[in-house]
Amino acid sequence: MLNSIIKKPGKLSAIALGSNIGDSYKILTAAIETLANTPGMKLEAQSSWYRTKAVGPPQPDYLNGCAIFRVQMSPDLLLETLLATEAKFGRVRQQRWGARSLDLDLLLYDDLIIDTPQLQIPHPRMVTRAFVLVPLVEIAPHWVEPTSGSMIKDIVKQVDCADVVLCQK
Ligand SMILES: Nc1ncnc2c1ncn2[C@@H]1O[C@H](COP(=O)(O)OP(=O)(O)OP(=O)(O)O)[C@@H](O)[C@H]1O
Ligand SMILES: Nc1nc2c(c(=O)[nH]1)N=C(CO)CN2
Repeated sequence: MLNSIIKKPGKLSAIALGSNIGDSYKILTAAIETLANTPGMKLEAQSSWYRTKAVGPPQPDYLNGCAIFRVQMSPDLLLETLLATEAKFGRVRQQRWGARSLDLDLLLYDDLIIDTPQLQIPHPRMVTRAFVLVPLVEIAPHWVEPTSGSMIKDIVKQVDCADVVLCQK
């Protein structure tokens, strides 16, 4: 009873994960574990994994998913943590939207809107990306994307999800 009244500390943040180089399943599951073991981050929910056609230059299909963390760190520090985790898993920045071993995008942070050169929240391309919205709607259908005021379950209806296929493990 008391537990449900006391507000849990921290803010909820949604993270998108993707990989199309190496053993993507292994990389993505290890990345989630790394983030979940980071001080100030607690894993609250994790989507299924989806095989998706690459958006951008020609490259192999991706494995994509999303996770929700309760975070006790600023958005800037969370971005730093994500970039450091990408580097730990061998991410090399070459071509824009090119193939990568691990991509971690900060999609949503509570109901914040941030628009600086280093960090935009909500992630500006999330609302057009089926490879983000399909996993995200599984775990956060009622989360309101604050720039549009629409729920994820309604935004996903506006994109073509044909190239996003649920993976059976
Ligand atoms: N919400 C965000 N999540 C992740 N990175 C962001 C965000 N907003 C701004 N950035 C900045 O974008 C930079 C480039 O990110 P990255 O190389 O992963 O882009 P990308 O994955 O190729 O393309 P896209 O941004 O379209 O997903 C990062 O170094 C970071 O500073
Ligand atoms: N299917 C798919 N395509 C992409 C992805 C991704 O994660 N999945 N990430 C990109 C850059 O963030 C560019 N294109």
